[in-house]
Amino acid sequence: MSSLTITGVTKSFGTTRAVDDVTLEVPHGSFTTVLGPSGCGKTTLLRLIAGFLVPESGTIAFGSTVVAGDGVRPMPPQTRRVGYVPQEGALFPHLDVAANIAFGLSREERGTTGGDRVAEMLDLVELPRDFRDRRPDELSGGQQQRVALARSLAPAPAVVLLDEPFSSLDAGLRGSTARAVRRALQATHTTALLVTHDQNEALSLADQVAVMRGGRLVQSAPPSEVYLSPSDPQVAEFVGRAVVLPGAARGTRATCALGEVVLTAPAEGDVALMVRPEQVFVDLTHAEGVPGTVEEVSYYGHDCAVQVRLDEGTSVLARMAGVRHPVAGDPVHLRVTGLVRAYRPAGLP
Ligand SMILES: Nc1ncnc2c1ncn2[C@@H]1O[C@H](COP(=O)(O)OP(=O)(O)OP(=O)(O)O)[C@@H](O)[C@H]1O
Repeated sequence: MSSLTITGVTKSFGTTRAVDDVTLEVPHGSFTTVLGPSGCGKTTLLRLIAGFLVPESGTIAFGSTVVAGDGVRPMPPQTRRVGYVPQEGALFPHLDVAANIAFGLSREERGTTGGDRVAEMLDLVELPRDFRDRRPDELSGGQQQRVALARSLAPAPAVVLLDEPFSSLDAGLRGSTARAVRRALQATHTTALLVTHDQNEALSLADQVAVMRGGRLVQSAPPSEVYLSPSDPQVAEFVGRAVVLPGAARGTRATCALGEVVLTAPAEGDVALMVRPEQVFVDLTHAEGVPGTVEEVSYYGHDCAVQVRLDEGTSVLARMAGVRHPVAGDPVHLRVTGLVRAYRPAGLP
């Protein structure tokens, strides 16, 4: 196992810069999710790390070993000690689970410790040991992905790369499979990078979230920082619902359609303010805050989304517990709780 260091890596296809000057550090034994919309370069980045593609500039290093770039001949994929878990269909359909898991082991390992290693890997991914004799088509989609992870971990790789490994699973299976995969990676202290365009998956699984847009890495930080202090309003809207309002800042306070708010950092003059919907407190009983009328309520059980038209005209989304909620037409008052991030508005220096 080792850390993964990507420095200034660029890769183009014709005139498309699929990966554009990306620098990212994945510490030893940690889990990073790469989040971004379709076509932003996530898979290309994984393929560069795996060695299926060669960067035109920049370097990729596993620990202190440079595997691509820096004028060195790129290390071929088979010698990089990378585990790769694709979306689906990774398993050999004609081999049983044991043979699939043992596939990456050397002949000696398979002969001596292969059986133990298969049992160990099944335990690790929380599958019963008697699954070893089953064929992939006798497993559910989630079980197949756990076997695919077991196979990638069996040879103790330096780095494991997962390319949208849960995207073919339904919502329930997706969460439980993802958590099992995270436990297995943590238990083995494996350095891992998982690509996804699912915000919840990216935030809930990782130690670090790397957000990509148009080939560039626009932010890499712990999940709470990416959510609460996104690097720009576009990232804010990509990693969750966001209310972005124009405001006027003076030091650590700013005024906007939601009244006076407290900022995460001092700012001056015109700003764009980013408020998360759960920071907007909907007061049903007291006339404290900014007045408005409920336009629409989407009820999700655990919580609900309340769209409010302020009397001054702005429409704002609030999120509140689903226990006692207003209905369309109700008068309410809104207040902002917690700190608010301010940005220079687009177009201003
Ligand atoms: N082999 C290729 N030849 C030409 N263009 C490519 C090739 N592979 C990727 N691209 C282009 O590079 C860009 C990034 O593609 P990539 O597959 O890395 O995006 P992605 O973020 O993984 O997308 P998705 O989430 O849809 O899988 C896209 O514009 C894509 O069309």
